[in-house]
Amino acid sequence: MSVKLGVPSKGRLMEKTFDWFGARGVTLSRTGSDREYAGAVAGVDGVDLVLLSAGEIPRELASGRIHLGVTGTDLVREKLVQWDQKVEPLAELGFGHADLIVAVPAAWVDVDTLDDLDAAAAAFRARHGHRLRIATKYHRLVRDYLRDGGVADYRLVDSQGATEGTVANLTAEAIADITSTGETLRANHLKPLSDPPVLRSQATLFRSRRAPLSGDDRATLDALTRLLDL
Ligand SMILES: Nc1ncnc2c1ncn2[C@@H]1O[C@H](COP(=O)(O)OP(=O)(O)OP(=O)(O)O)[C@@H](O)[C@H]1O
Ligand SMILES: O=P(O)(O)OC[C@H]1O[C@H](OP(=O)(O)OP(=O)(O)O)[C@H](O)[C@@H]1O
Repeated sequence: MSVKLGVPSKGRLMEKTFDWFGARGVTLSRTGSDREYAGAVAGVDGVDLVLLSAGEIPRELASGRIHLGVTGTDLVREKLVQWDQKVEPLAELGFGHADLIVAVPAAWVDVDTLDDLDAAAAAFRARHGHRLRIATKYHRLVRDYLRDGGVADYRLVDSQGATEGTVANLTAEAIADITSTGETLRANHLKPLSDPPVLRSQATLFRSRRAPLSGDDRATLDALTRLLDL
């Protein structure tokens, strides 16, 4: 057996995760060709690197197929019901900072808060005969947030990417998505509500509470957590 460490397979999260482990004496690397999703770990014995989509890491942790995994807190909270019973956060990694926010067209000068959005949603329904549409891939988190914020008259529409474009494309009136610099929102003539965000996210190292551990694996995990200063 070995301890399986799941890491995002591409993009900024992968590079910064490699840097974070490297700075602590654990060298992660991709092996094989540029396009091959294979990796290696040096600096500690008994750990296998598993390169995965950031969005799949929560499920792999919850099923116990990987012991450790790096992904955004947003993805863990969205994808895992009762996430804290399935995974344990071991360390916030200090990158991948992003806020999950609700945004409306910048031209909606009367809408600044959730209360305003609720009023606008009721007016929208009265006027158009159907509910205001909010595009997102974060269905669970956004539904809970809007319920707690007292917004009722809306409908979520699924958008798995380029969500800020849905308003101009007339498939939604508002959106809920991740933002960091705010540039994508501005470029698409959207503004976030002024209320606190749905969630503040960053890249985090999680431990599975479900993955079976042999005696050797337990020793490996202890050695790794000592090395990483966790
Ligand atoms: N602009 C951003 N700045 C910082 N972090 C971001 C930004 N956009 C997304 N993230 C974070 O990166 C993580 C991965 O995002 P996302 O689900 O979009 O993955 P992806 O790069 O599309 O990969 P995959 O489709 O393979 O899962 C999420 O936790 C998210 O919060
Ligand atoms: O506030 P900003 O710095 O502009 O960043 C926000 C954008 O970054 C992410 O998209 P990503 O590039 O991951 O592409 P996606 O549309 O496929 O999610 C996110 O979904 C936003 O669209």
